[in-house]
Amino acid sequence: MNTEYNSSTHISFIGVGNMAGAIIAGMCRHGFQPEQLLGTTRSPESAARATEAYGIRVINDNAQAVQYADVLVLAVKPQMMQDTCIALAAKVQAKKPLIVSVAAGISAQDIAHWLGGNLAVVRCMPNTPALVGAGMSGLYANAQTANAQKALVDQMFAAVGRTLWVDEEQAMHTVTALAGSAPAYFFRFVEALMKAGEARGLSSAQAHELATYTALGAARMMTETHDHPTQLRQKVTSPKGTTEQAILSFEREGIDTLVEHAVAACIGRSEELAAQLAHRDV
Ligand SMILES: NC(=O)C1=CN([C@@H]2O[C@H](COP(=O)(O)OP(=O)(O)OC[C@H]3O[C@@H](n4cnc5c(N)ncnc54)[C@H](OP(=O)(O)O)[C@@H]3O)[C@@H](O)[C@H]2O)C=CC1
Ligand SMILES: O=C(O)[C@@H]1CCC=N1
Repeated sequence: MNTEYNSSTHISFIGVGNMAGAIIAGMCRHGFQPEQLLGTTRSPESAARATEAYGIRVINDNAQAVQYADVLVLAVKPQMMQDTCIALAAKVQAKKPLIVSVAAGISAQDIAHWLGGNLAVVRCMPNTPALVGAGMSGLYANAQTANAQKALVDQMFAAVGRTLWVDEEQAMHTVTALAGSAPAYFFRFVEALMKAGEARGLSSAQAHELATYTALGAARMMTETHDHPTQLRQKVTSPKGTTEQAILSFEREGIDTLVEHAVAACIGRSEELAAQLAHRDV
């Protein structure tokens, strides 16, 4: 394949749900042409819904999507990956597109094997903030992937946020816990903060505005200043002031342990999926 990205590089998405939808919407807002993207879902109804939502052509014919693809993005649930890949192996071997999988847990080796073997496979763990161009994607490429192919995938995901490559595939479990799944942790924290505000008489709209824009401001300070989160926290926390009491409360309740356990549980599930779905003879 031509590894030089240009506006005629064809990118097919097998599965256009929450994650692929966020990536597609972000890509279209950041320089990719809807005409160079094609998606698939399982039914004409969901294909029509996805077309309406994301403004690209979505069909329910995976084989046609492979034929179209220079880059084939696999974005179905991990449990669907084996059957979906096996059904496409012959077409993929005929076309040899660059494979990109966003599925949690599943190894590059298994994906290549299910698709007939000897393929360049990049695993990507993106997150849904890609929808607003603020995604954070961790990436790993197998040995068959050329540097130019890595550059192409980097360009795709850099269009929807930041990218970070890891050399060891094992690290993708931790990437999932710190990027792929992590937006949900912050959303959950904001839900709790809103609930506490509402319990004290704020309207839901007031609590939402206060909590979400504070989260945005804090995130921007962490990414746009050179200060470490610890320094930023210290600047808010006046000695004997109000913040100090809140932080002391978090410490007493064991915030580090709480987060450590959540990250361990996330990694555990990613490893479990990898083991459950690993390479079965086909
Ligand atoms: N959601 C997230 O935040 C993240 C998800 N991921 C990974 O992304 C992948 C998708 O997750 P998510 O988007 O949340 O899942 P969704 O359930 O939202 O989307 C799954 C999509 O796959 C389609 N699909 C299912 N089976 C097939 C098939 N055989 N052929 C074509 N399309 C099919 C579905 O179509 P239909 O609507 O017709 O059923 C749907 O469009 C997973 O592997 C997950 O691990 C990675 C990082 C973050
Ligand atoms: O929860 C999940 O399994 C997917 C993978 C990372 C984020 N969502």
